[in-house]
Amino acid sequence: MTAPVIGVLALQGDVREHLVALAAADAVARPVRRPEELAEVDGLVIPGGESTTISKLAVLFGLMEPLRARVRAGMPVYGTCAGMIMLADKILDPRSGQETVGGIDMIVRRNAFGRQNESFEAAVEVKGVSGEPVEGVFIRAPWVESVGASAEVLAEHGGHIVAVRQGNALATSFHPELTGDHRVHRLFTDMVRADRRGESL
Ligand SMILES: NC(=O)CC[C@H](N)C(=O)O
Repeated sequence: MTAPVIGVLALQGDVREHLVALAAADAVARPVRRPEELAEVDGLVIPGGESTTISKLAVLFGLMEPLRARVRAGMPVYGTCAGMIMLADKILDPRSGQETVGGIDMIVRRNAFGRQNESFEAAVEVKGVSGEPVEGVFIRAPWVESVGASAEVLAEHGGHIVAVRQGNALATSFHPELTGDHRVHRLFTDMVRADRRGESL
């Protein structure tokens, strides 16, 4: 089977790092800015950045509804940090007018681990990633306050949920694209490959 085509939502945030990590995990990676580009990918990464900005730009570029439709239809999707916030069904403390794509039955708290200068790295055990713990880079990261019954917790740090999966949707508070360790991207590209083969989850 040919390599899966995986888009990176390229409205704002660390797009290039995800393109590199996806290519290293044997996917064909391309930026997505328009609904026509979204229609052509097998899966999508929503990068870190600023969730309020990504939300506003998604509405402005006419991408919010197409994104919701594809996620609802089961397209594999992976959100890091601000991307995790975009995949949450509910934000505890949204900015006024801030919308999400949704897809994971969870409530997130923005900037939960503190401000920019309180960013940190920590070893995180992630279910589904074998070997050494992942080096988690947390940058003004959200945490997950609570998950619904259909969402599976994949990782915790300091007693807080930092990685979640629900069906074909994956989200992490931290940024694996910044570490050169591509195992979390491999987990996601494997989800996309399984989806293309029509395997049920
Ligand atoms: N590194 C990040 O993606 C930060 C997320 C940011 N605090 C937000 O609310 O969107």
